[in-house]
Amino acid sequence: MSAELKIAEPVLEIQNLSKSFGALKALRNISFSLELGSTLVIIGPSGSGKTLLLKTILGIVQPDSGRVIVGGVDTSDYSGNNQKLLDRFGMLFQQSALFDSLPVWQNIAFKALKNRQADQTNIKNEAIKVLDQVGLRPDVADLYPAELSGGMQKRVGLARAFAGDPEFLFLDEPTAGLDPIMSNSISKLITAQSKNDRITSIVISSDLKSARKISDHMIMLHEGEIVWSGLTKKLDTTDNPYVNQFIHKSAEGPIAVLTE
Ligand SMILES: Nc1ncnc2c1ncn2[C@@H]1O[C@H](COP(=O)(O)OP(=O)(O)OP(=O)(O)O)[C@@H](O)[C@H]1O
Repeated sequence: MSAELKIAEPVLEIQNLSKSFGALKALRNISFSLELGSTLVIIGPSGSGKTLLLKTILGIVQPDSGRVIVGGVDTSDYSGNNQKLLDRFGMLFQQSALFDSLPVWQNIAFKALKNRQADQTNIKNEAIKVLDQVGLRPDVADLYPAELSGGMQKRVGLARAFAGDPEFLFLDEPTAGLDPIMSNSISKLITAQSKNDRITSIVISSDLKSARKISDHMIMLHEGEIVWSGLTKKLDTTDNPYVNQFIHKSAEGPIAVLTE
């Protein structure tokens, strides 16, 4: 880990996280810390372990070794019940993963409904406010996911991640598969959210233009290992061969290019 990513009082600390599937060492000794309000972007080629890292931090996948410390508390102290932990995170995974049988507002307010945090009308009104944040009109609240375009589903997924004032926001390729206009508008939303100094975010992004705007620092994964970490502003001047190959989309370099 570079000295630049050492932080005095981190809100999230990842220590020596490793995970294998059979012979595949999918995560190797991953360590980093995040400061309150910071945004980290994870880059890396397909299959390098980016999504798995997020899932392991959340306890959706159990690591073989290593520790995840959230606000000074080791998450293994949750004794296998990570629901309390998950409620502090807003998440968007690649396939938006909306519940088809629930209208949009219930998808957004899922956590609040489950925890019976307020009465239904108030919860729905809150969901409509978050819909507005992602540029969707109130009448979308009563539609079902199947009635939405892919871009709208992504926005609803993002609204669900933003709902309920999460302390942490984990977004996995939030602009993947969107047309350039929609992608730009989602990037703007995430950029605005990333300026919120109470929310600490990790975003997986192959969209380097957007990644540069939203992140303070980045890590690059390759075959489950951090091969570079540093300040975003150093991305273009580092002589790290992995980063250089990745940002210049070159076939030459240490990252093997798969051919059919
Ligand atoms: N539950 C699992 N069982 C077996 N192998 C897994 C599992 N989850 C992830 N892997 C493997 O771990 C590696 C990392 O997967 P991961 O989904 O994190 O990649 P990624 O960097 O997010 O890729 P992409 O950019 O294509 O989404 C891959 O080789 C994947 O096949």
